[in-house]
Amino acid sequence: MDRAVDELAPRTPSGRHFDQPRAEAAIRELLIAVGEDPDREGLQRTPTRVANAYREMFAGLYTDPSEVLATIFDENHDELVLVKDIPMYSTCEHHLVSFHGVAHVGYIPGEGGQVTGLSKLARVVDLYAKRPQVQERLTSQIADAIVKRLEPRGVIVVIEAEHLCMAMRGIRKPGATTTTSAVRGLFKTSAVSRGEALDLISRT
Ligand SMILES: Nc1nc2c(ncn2[C@@H]2O[C@H](COP(=O)(O)OP(=O)(O)OP(=O)(O)O)[C@@H](O)[C@H]2O)c(=O)[nH]1
Ligand SMILES: [Zn+2]
Repeated sequence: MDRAVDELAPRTPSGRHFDQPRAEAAIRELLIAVGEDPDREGLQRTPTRVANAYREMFAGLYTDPSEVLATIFDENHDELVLVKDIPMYSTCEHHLVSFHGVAHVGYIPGEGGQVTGLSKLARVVDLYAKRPQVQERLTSQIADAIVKRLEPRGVIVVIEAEHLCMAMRGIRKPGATTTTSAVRGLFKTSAVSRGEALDLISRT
């Protein structure tokens, strides 16, 4: 397929698109590079399957965060809203293997008491997780997107994840988990608010 006319390919907000033929050719090359025969029966469709998988794993490159946080309504709620244990799968940008775990996302609505749909918080997690990532940046991007769109009094994001690049290769420490947090607004300035949120997050 001519790349220039692949109008249906998903695009980043900046206009770049997922190049399926190029991804398939690269996977075929990789199979050759590791000493495999890409034409043997079991591998014939593998470049297509893997390209499709990457298209899905990096789908967040092609979505505008403001679209995801589009649903906002006035609830006049000025207390904490916290969604815990959101399952999260991302891809380590150093090794292109998974890091996965849970995300906890909380915010205190701003002056106008504006809230967003609860599912939208999980959608923001997905949007930034489905990119080549490092955990620290993923955590900050989720917090900053919520600040930008909802103008809340505070945002707290905590992610706990296991990195397969540390488990299945390299240092080989399966079970080691990494916790990152990003706090904005009230959660940064008030130790009490931050402590309350962290207490709720750590409760099982
Ligand atoms: N800070 C941070 N580091 C990460 C993340 N994901 C992977 N890493 C680390 O990125 C580092 C890359 O180190 P390099 O020395 O360039 O690569 P490497 O030789 O494959 O490193 P090893 O994993 O130690 O074998 C490793 O220490 C990984 O553990 C992440 O989300 N955040
Ligand atoms: Zn890694």
